[in-house]
Amino acid sequence: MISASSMTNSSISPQYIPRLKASIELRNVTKRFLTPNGQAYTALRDLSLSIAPGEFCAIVGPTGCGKSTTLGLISGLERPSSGEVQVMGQPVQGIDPRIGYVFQSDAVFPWKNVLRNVATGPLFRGKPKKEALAQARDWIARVGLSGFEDRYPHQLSGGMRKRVALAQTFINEPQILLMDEPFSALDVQTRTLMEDELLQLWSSTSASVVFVTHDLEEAISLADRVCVLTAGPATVKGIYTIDLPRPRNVAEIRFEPRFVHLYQEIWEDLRNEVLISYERTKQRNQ
Ligand SMILES: Nc1ncnc2c1ncn2[C@@H]1O[C@H](COP(=O)(O)OP(=O)(O)OP(=O)(O)O)[C@@H](O)[C@H]1O
Repeated sequence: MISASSMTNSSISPQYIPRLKASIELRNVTKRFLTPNGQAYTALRDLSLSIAPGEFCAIVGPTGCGKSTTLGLISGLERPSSGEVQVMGQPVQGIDPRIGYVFQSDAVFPWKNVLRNVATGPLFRGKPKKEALAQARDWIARVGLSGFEDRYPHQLSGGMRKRVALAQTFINEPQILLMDEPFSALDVQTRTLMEDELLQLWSSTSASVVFVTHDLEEAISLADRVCVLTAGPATVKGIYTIDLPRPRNVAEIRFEPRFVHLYQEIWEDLRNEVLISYERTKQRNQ
């Protein structure tokens, strides 16, 4: 059995994890899928991970290792084949309204303008229209889109659409935010701006964030802890505490000696898994 605490890297304070009550807990989770040819494919094996209330945890791992599957289990979109997934101390059973999502592709409604997109959650929950729209205007201002309330998604840049998606998610005050490579389709400059924006929005909430990314720099810049997954079937290879001070400036923190040190340390772990995954793919294609 591999548990998050037994895999914990030396930089974690030994008192840190036991004292915290988890808002997300995966215990010895295995997930198998049935492939089109009828065989079972094990995507996750014996994966244990515990995420504290208000914690920002980034998950990195080789391509196809099982990162999105892990989010799918927390969200309730998928069920574990064995093991247990708990959110706020309860087993996950279906979709949980306390959980918000931001994915790589824009989840905005193309037929709604910015104001209506952002107001979707409160209106859906039955909030009076006037209140919902006022709340939406407030969130639109917080993500720097005041003046664009009447625009439709196709009239916005990729970065602006991402801001709409963030406002649309944060307006629902999620207690857990699942993010699957949310900024990977953006250009480098916009991406950095959005990362800063996300940290600012998150700092005013008490949400736990699980952020999946291929980009180790992004993971270290944003997170309190970085979890490295093994080449599939994924399990936890190592967990690293990112002891960089907050608030962080994402563009500048990458030049800090401590950042570079953490990057080297984590990359050692990640590189081996990336190589294993790469070798497997090469062999399959030969
Ligand atoms: N519904 C499914 N049926 C069969 N296999 C699946 C299913 N969903 C995922 N898989 C397989 O499980 C493995 C893990 O997929 P997953 O999408 O979780 O990986 P990932 O780490 O998020 O990938 P990437 O880094 O490319 O985004 C992959 O081999 C994938 O093909």
